[in-house]
Amino acid sequence: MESTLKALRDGESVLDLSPRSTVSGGVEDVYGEDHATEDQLVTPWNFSVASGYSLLRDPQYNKGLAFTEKERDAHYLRGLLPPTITSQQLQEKQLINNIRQYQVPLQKYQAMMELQETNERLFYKLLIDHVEELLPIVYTPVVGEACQKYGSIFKRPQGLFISLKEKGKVLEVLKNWPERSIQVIVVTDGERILGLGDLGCQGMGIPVGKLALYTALGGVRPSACLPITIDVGTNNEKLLNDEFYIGLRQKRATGQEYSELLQEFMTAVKQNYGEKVLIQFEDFANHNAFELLAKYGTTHLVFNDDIQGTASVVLAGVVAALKLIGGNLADHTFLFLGAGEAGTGIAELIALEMSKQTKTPIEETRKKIWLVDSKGLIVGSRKASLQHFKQPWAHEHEPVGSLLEAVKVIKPTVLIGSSGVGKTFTKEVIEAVTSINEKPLVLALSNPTSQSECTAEEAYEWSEGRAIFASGSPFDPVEYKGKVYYSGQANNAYIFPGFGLGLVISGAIRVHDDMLLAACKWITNYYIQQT
Ligand SMILES: O=C([O-])CC(=O)C(=O)O
Ligand SMILES: [Mg+2]
Repeated sequence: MESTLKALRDGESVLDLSPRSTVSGGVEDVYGEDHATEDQLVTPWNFSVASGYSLLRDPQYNKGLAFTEKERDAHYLRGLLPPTITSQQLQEKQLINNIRQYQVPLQKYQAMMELQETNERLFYKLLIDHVEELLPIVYTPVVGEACQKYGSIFKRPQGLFISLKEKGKVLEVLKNWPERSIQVIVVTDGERILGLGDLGCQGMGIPVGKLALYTALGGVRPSACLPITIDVGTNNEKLLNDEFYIGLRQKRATGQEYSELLQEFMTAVKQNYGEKVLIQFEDFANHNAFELLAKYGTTHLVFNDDIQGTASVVLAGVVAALKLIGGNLADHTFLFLGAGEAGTGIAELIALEMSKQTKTPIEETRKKIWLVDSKGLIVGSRKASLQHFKQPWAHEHEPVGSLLEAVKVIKPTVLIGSSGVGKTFTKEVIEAVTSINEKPLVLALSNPTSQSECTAEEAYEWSEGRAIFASGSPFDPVEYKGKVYYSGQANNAYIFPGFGLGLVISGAIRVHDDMLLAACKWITNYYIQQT
């Protein structure tokens, strides 16, 4: 490694990082890891090894005060660092102390992002070692607030921005990214960021946060992960009028203009990275999410986290909860508030699993599942006016206008919130579902915390401690009448890093429902062990 570095330094002026210099042959970096060989290097943005001052500013290789004496000599760092040599452990201790001193969650987020951009290894070490404490910071719920304020806190780009301006040049844009061996892309168009709505280009925080989990929880190399935001405008007036907004200042492109950009993107990704690159669609609005998944599911390795990831996690949670509430899956009646990606995705996977378990056609098992949208219960008489993804759920029933009424007439044993709208599981709703069940299963899945259908505290109080409760965003334990209740978290974070890793290392080129069900079984076991 030493000699490779020296050769590079002597022969290639590797200090020049802008653009990164070309090297010939497969090379090791300062940590002895292999990098792309020349035939993989087709852009001017090739791999290089930084040394000296540039090394300290390269997040991928920087170790700060942890560089050893030998490394300081070998990499021209003498004098660029104070004399002390600290261990990574001590660096970690210093950082977590600093982060704990911030009272405002967004400041913690910013401190973590700054660390990711200065010392990537330390960032991941910290995240892995303090996962319960830091996940809610780099991921849901704080990442939601970060997206809302992304323009104001923006310092450096953390992923690729592909806007309508880049139409016709998407392949070139991909080649501008310095890494070539990409295994996972998380892409959003920012139209439905968590339950916060259209955040346009500022949705970038989501792919960045999701991919941080791919590394911290899934073990995928950071350099193999690529966050992408597709910017086709935003319909968020507040952002359009915000002087710090970082995206295109125009209303969202739709129809042909939208699909052409997406088509160009999907083609360019396959051309540039091959067919084994995983593309995770994230936080697209319903009307595009289903179409994109159906369209590209047969030609690309794609996975929609909001439809498929959430579905696997929730099915796993429901199956695990059967240990507490009793019965088989098919013995239960499900009522959803919210009939979008998450709601219909979960409903379909539950119906599929029920159908496999009972050897009954899925058309029959779907009848155990009811959905309420903004217009009330989805019933047969509404079928003609329903979007296609809601149609399988239009069962024969009298029209029902509200969730509360629906609880009373459908009498669900499981109540699931996936509407993106907070505070919709009111006291009356929780009391109604509790009056029907000894132990109602209540899942408030919408994110972030502000959009949760109810809090853990509300669920336990209003059900007098009888609800089995889990939520998309984390809640602290709740004390009710002298007993402490620990709620579960039903968030797709429990699946996508491992599921994605599985797809990538197995060399899969398509995602199938059976894979989701298999992943689901593992999470079920995990949940059961936790209870
Ligand atoms: O990001 C999360 O926490 C879960 C998710 O996919 C969403 O709410 O859209
Ligand atoms: Mg999502």
